[in-house]
Amino acid sequence: MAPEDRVETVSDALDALDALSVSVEDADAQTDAEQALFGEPGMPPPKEGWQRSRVIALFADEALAKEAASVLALQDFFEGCAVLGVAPVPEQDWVRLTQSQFAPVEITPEFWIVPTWHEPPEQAKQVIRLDPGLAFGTGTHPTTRMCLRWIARQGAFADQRVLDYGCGSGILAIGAAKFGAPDIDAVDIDEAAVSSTRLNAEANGVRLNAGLPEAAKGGYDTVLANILATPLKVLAPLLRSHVAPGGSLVLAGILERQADELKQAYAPYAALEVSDSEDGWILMTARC
Ligand SMILES: C[S@@+](CC[C@H](N)C(=O)[O-])C[C@H]1O[C@@H](n2cnc3c(N)ncnc32)[C@H](O)[C@@H]1O
Repeated sequence: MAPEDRVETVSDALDALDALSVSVEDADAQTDAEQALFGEPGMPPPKEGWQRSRVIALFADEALAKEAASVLALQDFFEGCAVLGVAPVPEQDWVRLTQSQFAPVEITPEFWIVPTWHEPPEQAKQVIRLDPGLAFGTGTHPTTRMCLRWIARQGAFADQRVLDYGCGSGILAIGAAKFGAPDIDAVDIDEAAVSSTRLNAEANGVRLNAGLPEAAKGGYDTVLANILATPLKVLAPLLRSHVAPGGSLVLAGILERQADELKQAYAPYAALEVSDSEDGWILMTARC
C-alpha cells in the first residue's frame, strides 16, 4: 500500500527488483472512498495515483517476491507504505481465463459482438465476430457500444458513404457494413489499427477501405469518430468538412462533463447534441 506521492517510486523500485509486472489499483476500490481517475493521452495524468494505492508486483517465484518485500521495507522512501502480503499465484490456463472475460456483448437484443470462441446467441440477427487484439474496439467499452447502438437505430445505410475516423479494430465500420453501408472508409493514425481493421473486415465478410487518415476523401453521409475529447476538438473542422450536406456527425470518447466544451468547439461547424450516455460517457451527434 502506498500514498499517492510514493506510487511511482515504489513501482520503479519493484521494477528494479526484477518484478515481471507491476500494477496499481485504488486501495479503496468498491468502497465509498473509491476515486474515479480519468486521463487522456498526451495530457499530464490527473494524479500520480489514488489517495491510497495498492501496488501489485508479480515475481517469477516466491523467494524473489519475499526478498523484494524485505529490501523495500528498508528504504527511506517506503515510510508511510506497507507490505500487505506475499502470496503465490496458482497456475492457471491463462488463455482460457482471458477468453472467459470476453463474453458476447449485446448492442441491441438483435445485434451482438461475438468472440470467435463463442456461438452467437439465438436471437442475434446481426453479428460482428471480433476477438480482443492490439487495436481498441471489442465492444466492451461504453463509447464503442453507444456508436454501434446509434448505427443499429438508423436501421439501414443503403447507398451511404460512411467514414469511421479513428477506426481501431474497425468495429464501427464493420457495424455500418453489417447494416448495409456499401461504401466505407476506415482510417486511423496507427498502422496496427489499419491492419487490424483489414483483418477484422475480412473475418466478417465485409468490404471496406482501411488506411491512414489521408485516405478519407470528400463527403460522407455518416462520419463516426470515437476518439477522445481533446483530439475531437482539434479535428472539428476536418471532421465537419467530411460530412456531406444533410449527413450525420457522430462523436464519442467524451465524458459527461466535457459536453459543453465540445458543443463550443463544434459551434462554428455543427450544432452538437447529447444523444446517448453510458457509465459517465456520452454520444454527441449533429445533422449537418
Ligand atoms: C478509442 S479508439 C476507437 C476505436 C473504435 N473506433 C471504437 O469505436 O471502438 C480511438 C482510435 O482513434 C485513433 N486516433 C487517435 N487520434 C487520431 C487522429 N488524430 N486521427 C486518426 N485516428 C486517431 C487511435 O489510434 C485509436 O485507434
